[in-house]
Order: sequence, then structure tokens, then C-alpha cells
Amino acid sequence: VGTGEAGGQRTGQSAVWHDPSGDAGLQAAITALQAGQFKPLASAGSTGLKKGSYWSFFELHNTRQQQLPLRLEYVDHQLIRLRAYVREAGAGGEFREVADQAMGEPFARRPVFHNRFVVPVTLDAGEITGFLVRFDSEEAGFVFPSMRIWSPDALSKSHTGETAVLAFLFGGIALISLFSLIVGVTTGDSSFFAYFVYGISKIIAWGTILGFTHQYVVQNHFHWSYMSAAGALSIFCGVVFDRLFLQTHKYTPRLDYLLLLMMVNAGVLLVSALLQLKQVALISITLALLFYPLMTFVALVRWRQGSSEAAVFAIGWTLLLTGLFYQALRDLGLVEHNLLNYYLPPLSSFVEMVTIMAAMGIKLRRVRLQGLESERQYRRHLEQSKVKLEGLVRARTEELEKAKQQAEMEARTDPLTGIRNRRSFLAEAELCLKRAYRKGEPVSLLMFDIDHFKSINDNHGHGIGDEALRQFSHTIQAKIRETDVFGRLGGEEFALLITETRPDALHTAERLRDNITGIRLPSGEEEVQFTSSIGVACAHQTQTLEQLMREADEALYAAKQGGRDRVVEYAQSNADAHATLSREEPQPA
Ligand SMILES: Nc1nc2c(ncn2[C@@H]2O[C@H](COP(=O)(O)OP(=O)(O)OP(=O)(O)O)[C@@H](O)[C@H]2O)c(=O)[nH]1
Repeated sequence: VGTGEAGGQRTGQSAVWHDPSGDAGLQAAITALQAGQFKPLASAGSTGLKKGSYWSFFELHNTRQQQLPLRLEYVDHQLIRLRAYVREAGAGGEFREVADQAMGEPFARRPVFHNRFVVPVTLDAGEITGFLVRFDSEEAGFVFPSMRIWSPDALSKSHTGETAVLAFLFGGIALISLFSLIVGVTTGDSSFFAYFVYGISKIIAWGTILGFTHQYVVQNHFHWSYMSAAGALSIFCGVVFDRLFLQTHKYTPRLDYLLLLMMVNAGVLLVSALLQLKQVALISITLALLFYPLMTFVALVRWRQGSSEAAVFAIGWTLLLTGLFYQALRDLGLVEHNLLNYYLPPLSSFVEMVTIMAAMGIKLRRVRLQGLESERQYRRHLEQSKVKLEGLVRARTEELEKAKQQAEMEARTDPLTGIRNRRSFLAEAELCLKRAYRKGEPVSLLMFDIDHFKSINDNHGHGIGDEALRQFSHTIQAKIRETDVFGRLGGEEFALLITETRPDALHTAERLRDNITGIRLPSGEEEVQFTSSIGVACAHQTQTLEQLMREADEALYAAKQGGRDRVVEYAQSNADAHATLSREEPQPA
């Protein structure tokens, strides 16, 4: 040494002895060394899971002509205890303890401020010094017996660099977690809350496992169980998040049971850590790691079921698995230790966080699109219902309008003949009269009464009587104008208001009377014929309908008296005649 040491491991130049009992002290190790039981160390890898302690022997030769301060660094963070002895050249080859560092001791006792064990030594100019280093992992553990040799400056720079890289990774995870928390609060999606907790648990786990929790947070005490507990927490939170995110409970219920088992196992790991049951903790953590690939499988199943975010999740989880798998290979001594595979697990954990965040983004987008789609469908539905409802309302309004019109028509119409009834005739005739007066048009009222109608009923039956009334109405209706007002006043009595001058009205009355005589009603073998008497009154501009009707009625009466089947116009003389007739032939009550 003396040429600017920067972390070289010099594996081939040290020798290692395994003491399976872990009881051998310094003297026993020296005896083993002298007996040639130390074997050359061929690799910078781990010893694999072994019981007891490992001893390493190596010599350092200071090639410089001045004192040389050095740092011997243990390459991993999971060692329980490290003791180092220096063989003093000048004192007959006696070994002297120069370091005794333990994981459980307060961090302040460490001679070098570093998250891993570092032994500071100083070599005199040209000195050749032998070192014995004892590594204890307690019960079953693994050891990396290849110490790295640093100049103090190089170690400090490297440590700062490592801390910066880890600060970046942890900071990134912290930011993603915080972002996830904000998204969780905004969207109310519980998987985002779970992801936040998962991210925080990752920081705690990796910070603890890599020794930073001891270095910066709980400096006064530390224990291997803290690492297991932090790991258990992270595994538990991870499975909780995965179940929520992949909705396994709903879509893959059977696989979900296995994930529940993983959570139980994480619980066992936590309890065994708290009770410091190292063997149980070891089994539990091994089981947890064996179960880890299951998550990728579940994600792939969910992907096959159509969840695109599950595919991205599977990639993220596989990246994490790769890191953990590589660490397991390193811990078991199947691949050599180097800085890359030492930091691969936290790095893959970081990449996993980023990838899964992308999966969460895909999920958010899908949920948003689904929301938009259902809103669109809802609007479409609403529009359809509106149109339907409007149609119903329109149809119902039309129905009501028809019913109203029907009711109104029925109220106006005489059911037997289908022409205006008395009430409707009076109302319409009143209007027509006023209109005619306003325009100065002539108006005449014709009053009809079928002659000897009683005898039609009596001789041919009521049915023929009814038919006579109908034929009578239809005949008149067919011969008058639309503007004329025609109605049945009752019984066999009818009235017709026409806007015609006196001669025209008389002419019309005569024409109608003639038409009536042309009606033929078949009744058995016979044909029934009948006639009608008509009274005509021509209005003067001041007459009321009532007066006009009275006059027409009087004219009708005169027509009856005159022998029936005739038209008689109202004239004062008629009235007089009527009065005369009344005297001669009193009317029946
Ligand atoms: N079939 C039928 N007969 C009716 C209806 N309304 C009234 N009548 C009958 O019409 C007859 C009217 O008879 P009268 O008032 O004596 O008059 P008339 O027999 O026509 O004789 P004159 O008017 O003097 O020519 C009565 O027998 C009523 O019962 C009806 O809606 N249908």
C-alpha cells in the first residue's frame, strides 16, 4: 500500500478461516493460522449462509517513506460484529486489538463516520504489518471477508458520492410518494394513499437496511431486528398497495388469498423481529422473497383480463424482483460483491416506484376516460328520455285536446241527428246575428216542424221516426251554406239562420220544403214520406234572436194552421191572423 488506495479488495492476497462454533478467540485463530488452516481467499463474494465466525489474515506493506493512514472498510452493512487485530512487528509478533465494532453499539463509538464498519489503521514508513480480522454474523449469516482498502480522502469522497446517489433515490421515492398522496386526496382513489404509504415504507426499509437509519436517525441503539421490521413493513405495505391497485379481491379472488398469505407472512416477520427470533425471521423473509414473483404473475393475469396498467405494473415489479434476486445471489455468494450489485436493490426499488407511478397514471387516464364515457352516455340517455317524454307529453296533450274537442262537440251536438243542439244553435245564431248586424247584412230565420210526425211514430215505429229526423237533418244540411246556422230545437222542430235577403230566404225555404217532400223512408213494404211546415222571419237591424225566433215560430204556426207543407213568412198580418186563429182554434196546452 501507499499508492493512493481507492477501495481495492486484493482478494488473492488474504487468507480466510471459518470457525463454525464461533467460540474461537484470538489465540485459537493464531494457532489455526500457524497450523495453516487459513486458506487463500479466491473471491470477493459472500461465504453464503454459514454459522460461526470467519477470520481473515492479510499483511500490508507500506511502500512509502512516511507514515500511511489507511481505512479498511467492510463491504456490506449486515454484519453483527467486527474485530480487528494488528501484529506488532516490534513486539515479537503479538497481535493487538485495534477495532471492535458492533451493529448494536451507539453510532458515535465508530471511529469513522460511515454507514458500514470501517477500521482506521496507520502504518509506519516501510512497515509490513499483519492483520487478523474477525467477522461475526451470529447464528446463520453471511460474511464478505474481503476488506476494501482506502486512503482516508478517497473513502470520504466515495462515501459522499454514495450518500448523494442514495439521497437522490430516496428523494425521488419521497417525491413520488408525496405526489401520490396529493393525487389520492384529489381523486379519493385509495390505491394512491396506499402507494404513498408504500413509498414511505420503502424509504424506511432501505434507509434502515443500508445503515443510514443508524447513522442519522437512531444513533444510540441499533439491532438487526430493525432491518427485518422495516423490511416487513415495506413488504406488508407493498402487498396492500398491490391488492388495491390490481383489484385482486374482485378480479382474481383465488390469487388474492395468496396475497393475503403474503401479508400474514409479513406480519410474522414483523413479530419475529420484535421478539428477536432470528431463525423465524430468516424463514419468513425467505418465504417473502419466494412469494415476490407471485405479484408479477397476478399482474400478468390482470393484464390478460384487459387491464393495461397491470402490464406496466408487471414490468415495474419485475424490475424490483431483478434487484432483489441479484442481491440474493450476491448474499448467497453466487456472484461477487461489487458496488453495482450492492446498490441494485434500492436502485431497482426506485425504478419500480417510477414505473408503477406510470401504471397509476395509465389507471387515472382510464378512469377519467371511463368517467367521460359514462357522462356522455348519461347525457345521451337524458336526451333520449327528454325526447321520449316530450313525445309522450305531446301525444297526451293531443289526446286531451281531442277528448276536449270531442266533449265540446258532443256538448254542441244533438246525438240523434249530429247537427247543433238547441243550446249550440242559440249561441251560434246569436253570434251570426250580431256579425250580420255589424256588417249590415240581411238575416232570416227559418223555423221547421215536420208535419204529423206523431203519426209516423205511431204507424211505423219510433225507429222510423228517428230515421225521419236524421234524413230531414241531412237533407237540410246538404242544401245550405257552411256559414248558415242550423240546429234542432227539440222534438221534430228545427231552426235555420241564413244571411239572405227576404226574397232569397223565402226562395231557400221553398226549395228546402220541396227537398223534404222528396225524402223516402223504407218501412217494410212501404215507403214513408213526410212534409214540413216552415215559418220565415226576416230580421230588422234591431231585433234580438229571441224576437226573431218568436216571429218565425208564429209564421210556422200560421203555416200549420194554413194546411201544413208550406212556407209562411212572418208578417204583422200573420200575427193578427194568429191572434184570430187563436181565438177560433185554441192551441192545446
Ligand atoms: N221518433 C221520435 N219521435 C219524437 C222525437 N221527439 C219528439 N217525438 C215525437 O214527435 C211527436 C210530435 O207530435 P205533435 O207535437 O203532436 O205534432 P205532429 O204530430 O207533428 O203534428 P203537427 O205538428 O201538428 O203537424 C210526438 O209524438 C213526440 O213523441 C224523437 O226524437 N224521435
